[in-house]
Amino acid sequence: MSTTQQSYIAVEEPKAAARPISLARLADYLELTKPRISTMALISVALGYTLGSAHSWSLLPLIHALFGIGLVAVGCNSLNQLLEIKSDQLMPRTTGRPLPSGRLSVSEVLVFGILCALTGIFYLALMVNLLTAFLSMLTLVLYVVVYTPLKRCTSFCTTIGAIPGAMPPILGWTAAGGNLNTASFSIFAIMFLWQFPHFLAIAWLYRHQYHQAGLKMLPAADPRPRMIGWMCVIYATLLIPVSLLPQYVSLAGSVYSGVALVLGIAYLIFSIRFLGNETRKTARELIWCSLIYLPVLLITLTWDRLQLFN
Ligand code: HEM
Ligand SMILES: CC(C)=CCC/C(C)=C/CC/C(C)=C/COP(=O)(O)OP(=O)(O)O
Repeated sequence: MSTTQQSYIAVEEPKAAARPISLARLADYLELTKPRISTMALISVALGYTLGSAHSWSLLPLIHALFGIGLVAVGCNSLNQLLEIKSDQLMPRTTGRPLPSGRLSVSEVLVFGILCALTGIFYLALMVNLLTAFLSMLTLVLYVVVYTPLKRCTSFCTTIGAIPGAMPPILGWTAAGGNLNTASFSIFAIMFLWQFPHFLAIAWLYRHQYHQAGLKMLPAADPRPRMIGWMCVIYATLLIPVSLLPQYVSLAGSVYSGVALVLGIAYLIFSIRFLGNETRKTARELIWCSLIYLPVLLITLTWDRLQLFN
């Protein structure tokens, strides 16, 4: 029996429901939530909420929104990992996750994921508003039902994945009572475009693992030199004018635009460095730049928005 066959069987084996609750088990559930991406998503929700409410900001509705959206996000990540046990098992980056390593069973994650997602959607419908509940459900469907299976078929999956990825600040915005208008669209557009250099650099870094696992995150298994670099440069360039839209739609002022311009130029420089020399080092630096860009941009946008009301 091959190692791969043996490890597939390991997924079915544990009678996890019979295991006592322990710190290690709680840690497995925490890992299932993809805590770092989820934290960034919830920070984006909170900032989107503040942008959408401005002078009528209050804490309790924000806590309700974070709780409900957080549950849906946990449901998204659990069900995503449930659909990817086999490919996660084949990649060193993900093989240690609770499902492929057999620390959590399929049935318990299925129940946990569905329960979290449904509770989150109903909670949002009851305690926040119907629009936020509906958009959270749409985010779940796009991420779990469309993006996740599409990863095995076409690299276009990433463009689809960038739609749920751009939803967190919009969910915060609608939770605060904001309408889906040009202002909210400008935030969606920024977050949508930001993701391309972010995941392209990641997909390039792990291209051999993705290929081995049968996931088509890049247009080619072994992309032509500079192809991914050019894609990063094009998206980072497009992001610069789009990141200036918030001032154009009166969501923010010139301080925001100045910071957005500096961040955008930095993101472009890191993309150009990656294009000029496609190495693990330049890819990692571009990923780091993406992870600094987003929170700094959203925090500045929120701060500047609040200044307009003071
Ligand atoms: C199509 C969209 C996206 C894809 C394919 C993607 C993919 C990934 C992958 C595979 C990693 C792990 C990198 C590693 O193991 O070295 C990662 C890291 C990260 N991503 Fe994304 N991501 C996307 C969108 C987002 C969004 C929307 C957010 C925030 C709201 C985000 C936040 C993060 C953070 C904070 C990390 C670093 C922490 C970690 O490695 O877990 N990503 N991303
Ligand atoms: C309701 C709500 C706020 C939901 C969360 C939305 C969100 C932040 C989605 C992330 C987007 C995305 C495509 C991540 C990569 O997943 P992947 O499966 O490619 O990553 P992996 O390879 O690490 O599993």
